[in-house]
Amino acid sequence: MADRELVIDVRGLTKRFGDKTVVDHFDLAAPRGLIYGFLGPNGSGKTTTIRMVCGLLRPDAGSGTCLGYDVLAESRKIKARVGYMTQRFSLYEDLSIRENLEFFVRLYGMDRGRRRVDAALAELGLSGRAKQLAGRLSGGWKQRLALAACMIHEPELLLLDEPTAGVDPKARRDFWDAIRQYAAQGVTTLVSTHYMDEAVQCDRIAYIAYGKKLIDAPSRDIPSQVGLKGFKVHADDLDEAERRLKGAPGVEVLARFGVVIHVCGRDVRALARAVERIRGLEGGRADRFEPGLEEAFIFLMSEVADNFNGAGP
Ligand SMILES: Nc1ncnc2c1ncn2[C@@H]1O[C@H](COP(=O)(O)OP(=O)(O)OP(=O)(O)O)[C@@H](O)[C@H]1O
Repeated sequence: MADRELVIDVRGLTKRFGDKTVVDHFDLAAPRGLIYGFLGPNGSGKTTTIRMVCGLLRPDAGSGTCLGYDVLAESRKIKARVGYMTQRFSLYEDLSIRENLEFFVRLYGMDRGRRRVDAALAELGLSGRAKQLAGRLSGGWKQRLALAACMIHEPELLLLDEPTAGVDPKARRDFWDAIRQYAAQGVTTLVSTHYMDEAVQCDRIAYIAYGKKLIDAPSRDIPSQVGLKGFKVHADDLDEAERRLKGAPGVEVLARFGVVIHVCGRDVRALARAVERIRGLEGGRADRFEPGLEEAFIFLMSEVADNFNGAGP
């Protein structure tokens, strides 16, 4: 991949707050149009990393470029060219849909603002409701409008920090359809998330704990990187099967998917011994299977407790 295709290309990004190193020599390379997911426990440094990449926070060490600009010397230029949506991002509820978009047009000092607002309204399918107060929109629509507002200046890079926290799954799907459309147009997206249904939307995933990247791979390779083995367990009394398997040595993931329990772990022998515990149960059966991204996600998100609130690594 030629360097000029990299929208983000940073090395060794480090940030300290007091005596805590919250981001520790972080490298990141993102080609155009990629959707890059950041997973990790609370406090692992995801937000701090995103803020350094987009020029909102100065790193203590490290170097590189974002959108072709130097992350240290040209942070203003970067800031003006990214869309940034945080969990706390909010619209003006007592302004209309149109007024909210106009506000962002002015914020970014854009020419041809009216045309951009009209285009955004048409894209959203909200042209007929432009005068409606933003506060009267449903949660999902508010989210879509907020995204359109972040994208009004047509940035090439979109940074999403837990963008759909507290939004229902249907609204999350609609939101992600929009992200996919932007990606198809060449917008690169960096997203930190705690949700499995968001993680599966990402092309590539970085798993971060204690400010360090522990895994960084295309989403399809994450399960093999984690190295989980799995059994699908069936039984007439699934509750009893779950009780027997829960906490058994070797069981690192236990998740019910409808009428089956997926039990996974990295030590296949220990796992096979654990699965023996369902022997004798009516309808009891255990079949080997290859765990996918969903099981890997559950494993990763349960592995480390909140960072920096507990004892540390
Ligand atoms: N301005 C600051 N001053 C001091 N400490 C900070 C500051 N910003 C972040 N931190 C600390 O740095 C650590 C990493 O925080 P960060 O918000 O980057 O993590 P995160 O992975 O995004 O967490 P979450 O998933 O909860 O959003 C935390 O311990 C946090 O308390």
